[in-house]
Amino acid sequence: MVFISRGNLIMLTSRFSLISLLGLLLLCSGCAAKSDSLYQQLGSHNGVSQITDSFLQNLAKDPLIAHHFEQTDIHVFRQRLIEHLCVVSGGDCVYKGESMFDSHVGLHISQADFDAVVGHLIDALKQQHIPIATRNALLAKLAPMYQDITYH
Ligand code: HEM
Repeated sequence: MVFISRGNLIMLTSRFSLISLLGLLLLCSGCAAKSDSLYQQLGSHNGVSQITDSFLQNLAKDPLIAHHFEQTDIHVFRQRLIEHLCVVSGGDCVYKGESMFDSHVGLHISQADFDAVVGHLIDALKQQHIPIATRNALLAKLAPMYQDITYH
């Protein structure tokens, strides 16, 4: 038979609490790493909205690109872009637009167009003071969309 004195019981209980606390801390550090998503690094909703506005202003000033948007409802397009950037960067949003293939089919977008648009996005990210590592992380998510956007 094993007797546990009251003192030992308190020590055992507090040791158990300490282990639970450490477990919780480990779990929480996991939570913190997870919540520090690319979306948050971009400034969440306000940040992504400001990046989108800078991006749209940059597009409008570029004659190579602006004509593509002559028939576009810019208000709706802005909303779709914000949702799209949110989803791509891991934010908890719903993208209500079409796929990248469907929304660009028949627009005859060339590599030069694509590079120019990406250049305007990079400028917008710089204008909103997004650090280079975050800029590159976003561009790495967008780069594979090239196939769906160009030459069809
Ligand atoms: C990584 C690059 C790009 C991304 C992430 C992107 C994203 C988007 C998104 C989210 C939409 C909205 C789709 C919808 O409303 O269902 C869209 C539409 C459109 N995009 Fe892009 N796009 C990219 C490159 C380009 C390029 C290079 C051009 C041409 C210069 C272009 C021209 C357009 C046009 C004309 C529309 C249709 C707008 C309308 O509804 O009238 N996009 N794009």
